[in-house]
Amino acid sequence: MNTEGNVRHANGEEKGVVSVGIRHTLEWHVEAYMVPAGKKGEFRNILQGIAGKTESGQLTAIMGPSGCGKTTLLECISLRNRRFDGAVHFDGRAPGGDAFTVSVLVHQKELLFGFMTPREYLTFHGLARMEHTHTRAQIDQRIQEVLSDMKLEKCADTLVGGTDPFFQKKGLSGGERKRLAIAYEMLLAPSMIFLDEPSSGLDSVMSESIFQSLKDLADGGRIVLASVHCPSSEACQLFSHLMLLTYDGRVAYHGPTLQGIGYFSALKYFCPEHYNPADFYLKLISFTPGAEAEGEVQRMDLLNDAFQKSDMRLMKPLPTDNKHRGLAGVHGIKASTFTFLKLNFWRATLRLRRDKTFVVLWGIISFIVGLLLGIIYLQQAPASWRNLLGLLFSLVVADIFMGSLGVIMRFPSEWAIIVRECYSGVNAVGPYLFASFWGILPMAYGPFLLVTVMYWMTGMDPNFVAYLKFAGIYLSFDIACLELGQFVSSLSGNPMVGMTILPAFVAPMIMFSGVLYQKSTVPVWLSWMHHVSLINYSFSALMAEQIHILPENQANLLAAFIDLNKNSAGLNVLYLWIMSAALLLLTYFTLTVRLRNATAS
Ligand SMILES: Nc1ncnc2c1ncn2[C@@H]1O[C@H](COP(=O)(O)OP(=O)(O)OP(=O)(O)O)[C@@H](O)[C@H]1O
Repeated sequence: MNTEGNVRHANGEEKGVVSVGIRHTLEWHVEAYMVPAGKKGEFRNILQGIAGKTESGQLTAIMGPSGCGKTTLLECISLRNRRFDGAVHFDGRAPGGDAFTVSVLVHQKELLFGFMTPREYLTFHGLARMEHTHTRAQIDQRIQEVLSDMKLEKCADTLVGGTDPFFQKKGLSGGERKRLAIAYEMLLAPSMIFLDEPSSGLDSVMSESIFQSLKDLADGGRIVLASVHCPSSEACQLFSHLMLLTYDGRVAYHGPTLQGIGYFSALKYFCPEHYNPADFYLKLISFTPGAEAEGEVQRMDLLNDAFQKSDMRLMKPLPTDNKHRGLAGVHGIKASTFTFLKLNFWRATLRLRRDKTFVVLWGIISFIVGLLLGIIYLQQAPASWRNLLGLLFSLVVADIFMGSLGVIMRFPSEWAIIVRECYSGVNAVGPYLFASFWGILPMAYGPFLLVTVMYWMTGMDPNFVAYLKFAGIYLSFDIACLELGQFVSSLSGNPMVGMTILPAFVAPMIMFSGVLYQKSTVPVWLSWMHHVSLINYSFSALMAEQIHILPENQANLLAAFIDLNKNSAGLNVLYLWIMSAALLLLTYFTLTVRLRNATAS
């Protein structure tokens, strides 16, 4: 295991240097953690006076039945969750913001982009975390070391695949996915590693190999704490220390793994011979199904009392200082905006390149819609004002749904990953948003195809410059639709919510397009809606460009009917761009607020 000492953090301060060889200590006392208890205004305490200590070189397992509070405790100790009463001390003092640069938390559920390979993942994280302090050659070398340490070399160039809703190709195995989730957190060789159920969903052989990797990390001089459910007896022996939580969130044991069986024997709880100690512990600290509640609570009381009186207990738990509550955020190292932009753009391009099905399907759908319009209005656009009106209106209505829906399906599914990246300091909202917009821009080839097919089939102005202008207006509108999609999806992390609320934005834009009603009859307090309708601006601009293909009397009639200024194309396009910029800013604002309120779990 490589434990290089030259990995510096963003501030370049000495304390940010990974100090392998120096022994660190981590001590915690979670006195209380309150959660809503169901009834309004009522709370229950799920972690009761949990004090513990660990140091470099120790691999500690936090064990307990489901729902006892393992994840919450791990989040509190790692300070990713700071809503508890108590204290956490690193090397004998309350940590500052640098706590987040020397520690990592690997979540139970790994969230990964299926279209990337482990090497690409590590490159993204490596460049974001280290580019400002290391050369590319050093970063590549570190990536190679991590791939080797986490036994990912043989699948380094295999696509992750799996659970990405848009990229469900078979890829890495469950164990390899877990290893990857640990690997990219290891790039900076953190001194403290917290892992929430790193073996969940894996068979015993896979779990053991993950635990062996954790032991290697601890042997390399790190503090490693992992919540585990019930490891095999072989895996159990890999942990140097255990913390057992009873089902009601109290400590039943905290000490060396080897002394656990002897400790409980002294309390007259004997582990049968040839029995997995983890199973024995888990039965002892769990609520036995069907058993009398009173008896179970008494056992938990007894276990907790015995522990509090034992030599195992820290003689003096940390006094509750709640200093962690003053920590501003959990953001880690920050690269430059340019690095973030470059990386996000690279990743967006990778997605496009790998997601060929989506790219091709998008082109086919756009072609079919263009063809349908072409067939319905075959060389008929100049024939009557009704045709031109119907054609252009159908065109913009079709695109507002196509453009925004395409984004809504995709954007929210990425958000959970982006939140975690922002919390680890390897991404930022602005560059992500900007790059994801430019990354999706090549998809404008779809609308371009649509408008080209429809334009030449329906008999619009055959002048090539007129065609280019028309296509340009349409693409400006399409970009505004993408921005609308991004804004709507930024309101929720769930694509279904996005799709449900989209009509609340699109329907008024259609209603207030200025085409389907007499403007003077609209109540004054609603008349502003006209000015935020993308349909209004795009339809007016497209119509102003093409109305001259109608016979003059019909053109005048139509212009009067829809209240059109024939010279307003340029102004309407300008409004479209202003609307796009406003939507982009709103999206940025919404995502920033949501990031601030999110937790990284
Ligand atoms: N924000 C919350 N609101 C209400 N209850 C909560 C909240 N957070 C945690 N809990 C409750 O606290 C308890 C502990 O949750 P936690 O996820 O920490 O348990 P766990 O031991 O990690 O469970 P598992 O092993 O099943 O993952 C659970 O009963 C859970 O329902």
